[in-house]
Amino acid sequence: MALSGVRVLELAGLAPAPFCGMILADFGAQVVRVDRVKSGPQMDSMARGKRSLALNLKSPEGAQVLKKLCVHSDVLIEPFRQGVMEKLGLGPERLLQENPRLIYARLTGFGQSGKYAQEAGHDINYLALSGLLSNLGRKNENPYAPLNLLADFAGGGLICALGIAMALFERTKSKKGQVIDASMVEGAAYVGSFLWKAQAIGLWNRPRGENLLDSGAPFYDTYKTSDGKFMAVGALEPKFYQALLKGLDLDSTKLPDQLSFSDWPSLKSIFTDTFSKKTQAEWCKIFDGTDSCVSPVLSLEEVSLHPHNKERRSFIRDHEEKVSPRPAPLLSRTPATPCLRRDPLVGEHTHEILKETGFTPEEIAKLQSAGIIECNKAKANL
Ligand SMILES: C[C@H](CCC[C@H](C)C(=O)SCCNC(=O)CCNC(=O)[C@H](O)C(C)(C)COP(=O)(O)OP(=O)(O)OC[C@H]1O[C@@H](n2cnc3c(N)ncnc32)[C@H](O)[C@@H]1OP(=O)(O)O)[C@H]1CC[C@H]2[C@@H]3[C@H](O)C[C@@H]4C[C@H](O)CC[C@]4(C)[C@H]3C[C@H](O)[C@]12C
Repeated sequence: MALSGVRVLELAGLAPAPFCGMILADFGAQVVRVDRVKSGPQMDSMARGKRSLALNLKSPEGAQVLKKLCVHSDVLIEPFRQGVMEKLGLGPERLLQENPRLIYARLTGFGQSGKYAQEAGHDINYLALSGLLSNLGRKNENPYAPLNLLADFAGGGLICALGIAMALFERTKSKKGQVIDASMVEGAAYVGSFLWKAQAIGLWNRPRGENLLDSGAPFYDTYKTSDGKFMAVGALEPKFYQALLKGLDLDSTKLPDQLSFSDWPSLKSIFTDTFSKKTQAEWCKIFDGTDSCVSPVLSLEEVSLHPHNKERRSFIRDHEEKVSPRPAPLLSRTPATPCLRRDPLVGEHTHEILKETGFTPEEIAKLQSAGIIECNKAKANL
């Protein structure tokens, strides 16, 4: 796999860092999640392919253990508020001194500097500060965050993984590590570059929910079908728009012009009424195989059964029969091979990881009896 041989330490966090670690693990990196001791059941739902080591970083001995682990690692992902790692004596200066090849990835909401660097926050706060949130939502409604996908995952975990991949590539030439300051405000804004760059062509100059791609246009929206499901319409270009009208059995000569903004609300009513007359399956039959840019809005349960997704094996099923997306993108020679085994228990691999790092059995036993590490084993399924 593309990242095999890369050793990653991921300090357990909420959502963005686990996703970042999972991407790296999917593409072959050996990822160790460093959990807290006595933390109870782990809530990390993106632990695929990782091992877990439970370590108390607040004890000086625990911090020493992390330092040693970092000497044997290529990447450290830390998801804490700015200053937390420095307080533990584990700031980048210290760790890079001991391992100059270390890539120290700091994944935070507001970044390592600035007025808000030490403030708590979540996806919606970062999205608000990025400028993107003000553009998201329907006409006359409050701005609306699309789950926590944009800041936490796209602008956070994914951008951080990209930064790590770039730093790993650069390191092949310089032989040096570096510090990555991945702010989710900036990551989300960067993902949204199009909003800034496309302002000049007038894509966003109307109020929220009245533009081409923000549910303002009747030919770029979702419509309810007679069975309570939905169809997604993205018929932007005139030729695709004509195919849409054909599928809907609407006569274009009797309708206002596609780009007549003032007629969009009435055109939307016509489309709403038309879509409500057939079931989703009936509309699929009409639109499948056409260039109308109309698709069924599928539920998480339905996606893996859709013929297109099935054909491409876009979703995987793990050994516990749980379905999730196959890692993307697909690399032709070295594709990701996601782990299908169950997620690790907190501290399940503490012993083996410390052994690999050069700790003696006596040292491990001492750390364990002092409560600095925790070693948990899976109960046998008898
Ligand atoms: C699924 C939900 C998650 C949703 C994601 C949400 C929408 C997000 O946006 S995630 C993005 C959050 N932001 C960031 O990650 C940015 C960077 N980080 C931060 O800004 C902060 O970390 C913070 C604001 C996120 C949290 O601040 P906090 O004060 O808690 O922590 P820090 O200041 O960073 O300091 C960390 C301290 O911890 C110490 N530490 C760390 N590691 C160790 C270690 N190994 N050993 C010892 N000590 C360690 C470190 O030293 C620091 O100590 P100090 O403070 O003393 O310096 C889920 C969100 C909430 C969940 C629910 C909730 O938990 C209640 C239930 C619990 C139950 O078990 C399960 C059901 C729940 C309902 C649960 C369900 C879900 O999991 C959630 C809803």
